[in-house]
Amino acid sequence: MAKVEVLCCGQVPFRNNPKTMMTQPSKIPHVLSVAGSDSGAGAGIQADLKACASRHVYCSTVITAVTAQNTVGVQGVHILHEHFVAQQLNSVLSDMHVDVVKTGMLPSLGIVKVLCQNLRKFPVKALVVDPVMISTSGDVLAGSSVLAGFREELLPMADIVTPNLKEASVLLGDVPLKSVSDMRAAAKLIHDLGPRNVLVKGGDLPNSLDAIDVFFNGEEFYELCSSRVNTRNTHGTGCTLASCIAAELAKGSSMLSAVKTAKQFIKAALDYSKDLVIGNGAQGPFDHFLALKNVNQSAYRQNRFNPDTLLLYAVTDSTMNRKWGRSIAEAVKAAVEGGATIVQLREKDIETRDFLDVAKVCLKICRSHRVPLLINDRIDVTLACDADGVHIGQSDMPASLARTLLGPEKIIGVSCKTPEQAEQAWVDGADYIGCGGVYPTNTKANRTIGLDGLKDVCQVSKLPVVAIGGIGLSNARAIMEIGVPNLKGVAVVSALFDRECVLTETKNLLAVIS
Ligand SMILES: Cc1ncc(COP(=O)(O)OP(=O)(O)O)c(N)n1
Ligand SMILES: Cc1nc(C(=O)O)sc1CCOP(=O)(O)O
Ligand SMILES: [Mg+2]
Repeated sequence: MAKVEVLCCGQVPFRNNPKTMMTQPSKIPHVLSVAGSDSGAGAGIQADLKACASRHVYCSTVITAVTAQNTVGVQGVHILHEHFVAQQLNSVLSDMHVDVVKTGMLPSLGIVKVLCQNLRKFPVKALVVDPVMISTSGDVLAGSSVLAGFREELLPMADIVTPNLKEASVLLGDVPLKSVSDMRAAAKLIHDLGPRNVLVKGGDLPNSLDAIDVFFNGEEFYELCSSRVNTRNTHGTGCTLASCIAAELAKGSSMLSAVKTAKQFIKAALDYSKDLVIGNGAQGPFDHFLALKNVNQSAYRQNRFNPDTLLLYAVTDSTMNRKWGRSIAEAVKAAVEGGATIVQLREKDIETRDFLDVAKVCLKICRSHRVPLLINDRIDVTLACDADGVHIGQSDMPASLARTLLGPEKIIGVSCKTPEQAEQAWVDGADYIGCGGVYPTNTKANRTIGLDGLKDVCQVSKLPVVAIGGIGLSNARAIMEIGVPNLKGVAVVSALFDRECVLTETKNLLAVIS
């Protein structure tokens, strides 16, 4: 008899009756991986199990082949008979509630066919196809007959297919793919084969500092960039990425969101494992379980930036402060003492060295009030003084590049006037958007978008929004009440700094928006 040490909710379990000893039934998202076994456990079924476990998703497995492989290469492949693959599929799908099926190595046409039959018989929420054809060591894992099965049966059923450059080339009849524009063309042609979404992975693109993947959903292209991690431990990245996408879809994410999260997870895992030494070959495995080791990952960055800090966003202007006879540091001190919840140093006419000195002083003031300090436009100053982040506009450095340069920890804000710009800011890894100009202002020559433009952007933005432009005591409350939950605050320049007493103006403005 099982020993029960903790009783939940005061319930006394009935002895020897396992049903009454259970707590509330709970459901865990479930991915079924249909793939080959990798004895070295870097890729294949083993990588899929680790990726799903690391993303807190249950993973069942249907094994299509057993490979003898290690960090040197693939020494042997034993393909399972399609009838036995069908039996495994039936065992899992007829009994368990599977949310998402993810496929890896499908080494025979018969296996592709039984898989498609079972997917028709047991429909799932999504099908993620990683078209494994060539191993990272260059060994061929699926012959040309399988290709026909992919093209004719499997891809038309797929919600997403994730080829690398070699696989995309093979799927399209060996077309050469050498640039991001080739990848876009390939994504479109593969989309024509039937999958709802395509992710062409550019990790092997020559002469590229970044890992650029092209995502195409049939309407729009997205270039997803992350800085390349310098490591030998990349074996299994394709399997892990596809499993991670499947895991996020099983949890209920949208497709683009799942892809983005998966890419961040891979980057964090590669960074974390870059010096790991397993095996003597050219390509080692990486460690999926960074989450267990309390590692600060970009995929788990939610504690780093609190969107509520956008409530009263003070943006400095040296002309105004000079006019009223105060230094930038005095202005910032008054603003944070008055209740500003975040500060941006927007100093357009200052020498770099002076900017750096002022930023260091302001940083001390802001840190003592636990208020984040961002720098306008200047990534170099942000890094040099270790400010909390940067705010950039549409004509400044692209946000994806800013993220690469600043790393996962810094806050990045991007100015956006349109829903498309807001979507791109999110793809690029920004943390919030500044949306405006809402009303006309003398502070910056700018096109206004009005309250309706602000609402349009807020409604599509997946990032928190701060409104900017012509905002002050008379209209701030109305802006905060437009009724969109992701509008988190107002950013103001002249209403605080083109006034005699910054402290009083900040307190008054805070009172009307709180
Ligand atoms: C919070 C916030 N939103 C928008 C802007 C404007 O940034 P940008 O478009 O780069 O223009 P400049 O400020 O550089 O003139 C901002 N600074 N802050
Ligand atoms: C810096 C800035 N950016 C804007 C944008 O529309 O992106 S409007 C603006 C100036 C806002 O100043 P004030 O609060 O004095 O109107
Ligand atoms: Mg700018």
